[in-house]
Amino acid sequence: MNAVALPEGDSTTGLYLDGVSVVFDGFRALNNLSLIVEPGELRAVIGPNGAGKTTMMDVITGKTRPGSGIVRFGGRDLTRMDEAAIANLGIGRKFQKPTVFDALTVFENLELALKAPRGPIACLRWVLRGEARTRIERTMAEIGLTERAADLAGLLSHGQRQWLEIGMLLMQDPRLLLVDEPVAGMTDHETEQTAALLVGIAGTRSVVVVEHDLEFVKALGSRVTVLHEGSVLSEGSITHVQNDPRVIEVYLGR
Ligand SMILES: Nc1ncnc2c1ncn2[C@@H]1O[C@H](COP(=O)(O)OP(=O)(O)OP(=O)(O)O)[C@@H](O)[C@H]1O
Repeated sequence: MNAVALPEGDSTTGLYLDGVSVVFDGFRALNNLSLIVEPGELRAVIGPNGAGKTTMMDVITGKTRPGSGIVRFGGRDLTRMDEAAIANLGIGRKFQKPTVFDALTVFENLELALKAPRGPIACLRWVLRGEARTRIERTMAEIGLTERAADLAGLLSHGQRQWLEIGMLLMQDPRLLLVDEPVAGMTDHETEQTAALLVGIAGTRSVVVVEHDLEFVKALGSRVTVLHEGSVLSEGSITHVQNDPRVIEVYLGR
């Protein structure tokens, strides 16, 4: 019955894309894209401008509907769900530009994220049981901002604001975190710390990071997927993809 050739892997766990295509006015932004990210896996996605990285994220979060193909998370068909339902499933996305509230403290930003949708009754229970504070404190430690708890977000460095936003997503207890160019504009030290943060976050959640900075991608030490013209050009360790002649030709050798 199913004519689509499935890649190796389990479509009932993790993130599962098979034969996904998106066409904008006759232009194929995604072209038969297949990708599997296991539960708890950290995956870096790289590729030249226009390769389809953002469109891939948009398809996963339900912002863009694919014209064809399978998109599943934990076995659920994401193409049948709207953006809110996909977010409720535990898929969080961090855009490049942080959207933290500058006039609130680090603690208050995290508290606000806890109260945001994702089951109001569940959130209320947290607060009533007094577990909210513990949860916020755990997240502040994870993102390295414990010392800044009472400081306004507006006083944080660019890198710290990015971590705070990641922390706000963690408050939602995501099962999959999509992170778009997290280290653009960061210092080298902040970049290293961000790699360590994302490595720490993965393990209990899947994390997909789109990034152009190859030093950062190396520091992640994860499997790397190279997109080109809307499909996977190469996949493997950073060493594998860096030595792939096709990757050198279309991306690295520019
Ligand atoms: N809404 C749209 N309408 C028409 N074309 C679009 C639309 N969104 C994306 N595209 C085109 O689809 C292609 C893929 O874009 P996409 O933003 O996914 O690439 P990308 O890999 O994220 O690139 P970058 O590294 O520059 O962010 C591009 O050529 C882009 O111009």
